[in-house]
Amino acid sequence: MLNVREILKTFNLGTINQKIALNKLSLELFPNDFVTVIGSNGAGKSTLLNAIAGNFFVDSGKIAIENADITRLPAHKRADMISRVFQDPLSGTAASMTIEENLIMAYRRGKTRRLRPAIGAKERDIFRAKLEKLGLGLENRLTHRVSLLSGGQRQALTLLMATLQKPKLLLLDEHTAALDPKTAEKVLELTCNVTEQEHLTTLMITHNLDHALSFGNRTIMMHEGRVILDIKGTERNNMTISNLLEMFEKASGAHMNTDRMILA
Ligand SMILES: Nc1ncnc2c1ncn2[C@@H]1O[C@H](COP(=O)(O)OP(=O)(O)OP(=O)(O)O)[C@@H](O)[C@H]1O
Repeated sequence: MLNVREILKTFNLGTINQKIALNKLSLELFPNDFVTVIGSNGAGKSTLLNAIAGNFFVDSGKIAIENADITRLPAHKRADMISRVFQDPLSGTAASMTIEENLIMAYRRGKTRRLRPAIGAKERDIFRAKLEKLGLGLENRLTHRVSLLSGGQRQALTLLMATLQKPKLLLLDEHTAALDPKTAEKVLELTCNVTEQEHLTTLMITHNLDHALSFGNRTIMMHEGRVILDIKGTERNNMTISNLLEMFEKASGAHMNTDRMILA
């Protein structure tokens, strides 16, 4: 599905600040994979998602989705295939617009840019049905401005918008890290529901080791711009957080060093 082959990304090449952020990293995702991504500070997790989304071109290596080479495709041309949800609940929605105005933008994404008629009754029905599934009562607030919503409600709406036109790949960049624990759990539950219902292939960065093992079907660990562990199947099912930390230390020769890691 997603095939990342030996991608290299160096920032500030030839300067004192030169940094190899992705060091010939390879990763393959299969259809319906839900892969959690963990690693130390600066391991290259966000840079990997940026490279896949096309925020920059990699220096070398290859990225393909469903066998189509997207390595040199600009971000806006990857946007029909790849959806992304960021940490900041304010970043995925337009605050001054209503819930239905936000949804219609996502719904019509990638479709012709000709002047469009207003939102129709059929579209409203679709939005209401989708919002109802979130269980947050937003289906009765279609004409409310998004600025009135809480962080968790906004993040749930962002998730819905990101998956309204089924993407080939969903990238979640610590999308619950800015929420309080209870709301984070709710948004994670919604994430599981939507990825299962829509059969999405998903890559989720998290600093929560418990979430890294309990969500999805695979966990990859990154260190210094590479994937150093790929854990799945029975091995993953039986794994505890201390096993995970031990494996990391063995594979990397370093301690898992992150100020934001949540161990339980
Ligand atoms: N635009 C940039 N310019 C220069 N250096 C960058 C840039 N983006 C990332 N880096 C560097 O590349 C390395 C990888 O950064 P990245 O943000 O991908 O790490 P991360 O694993 O997501 O870390 P964290 O868990 O702390 O968010 C870091 O050393 C970072 O400082």
